[in-house]
Amino acid sequence: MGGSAIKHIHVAVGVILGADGRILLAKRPEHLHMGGRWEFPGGKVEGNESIQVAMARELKEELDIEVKAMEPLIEVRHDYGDKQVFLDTWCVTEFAGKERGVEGQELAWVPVSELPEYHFPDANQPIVDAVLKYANASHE
Ligand SMILES: Nc1nc2c([nH]c(=O)n2[C@H]2C[C@H](O)[C@@H](COP(=O)(O)OP(=O)(O)OP(=O)(O)O)O2)c(=O)[nH]1
Ligand SMILES: [Mg+2]
Repeated sequence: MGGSAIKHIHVAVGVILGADGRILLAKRPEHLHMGGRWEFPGGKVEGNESIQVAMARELKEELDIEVKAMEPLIEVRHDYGDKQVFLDTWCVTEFAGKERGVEGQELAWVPVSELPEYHFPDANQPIVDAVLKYANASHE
């Protein structure tokens, strides 16, 4: 179990890259944990699902898109006090379908340079940093 005494909730987190280099964000419904904040779409890995299967399922459920290719970006463990999360974060580099907020959530395609202006859950700072670094690296 990774040597950790704490049981983290395993979450598939998708940094979805658009054709123009923008990133797809979704607003978390107010009544949920970290409600009202912007997030990278995704959700809890169920049972013994692989991360690939969980990501594909979550992005189909939340956005009605099909993941075609993804690559690992960063693993973030965060303790919210009442809940501990393991954000297993991947860049979704190819998908099919037209995204829509299936659960009524607001969506936004955001240029990477504007990500720091968005209010994310507390655990997300390392993800935002990694996306900035990833975007810079791929433009070299
Ligand atoms: N998807 C996502 N979850 C995040 C991010 N940052 C962050 O702290 N989280 C946390 C919030 C939640 O505690 C957890 C994800 O759970 P969730 O509520 O979205 O799970 P889910 O989509 O499977 O939904 P549910 O039906 O099980 O409630 O991870 C993020 O950027 N994206
Ligand atoms: Mg979710």
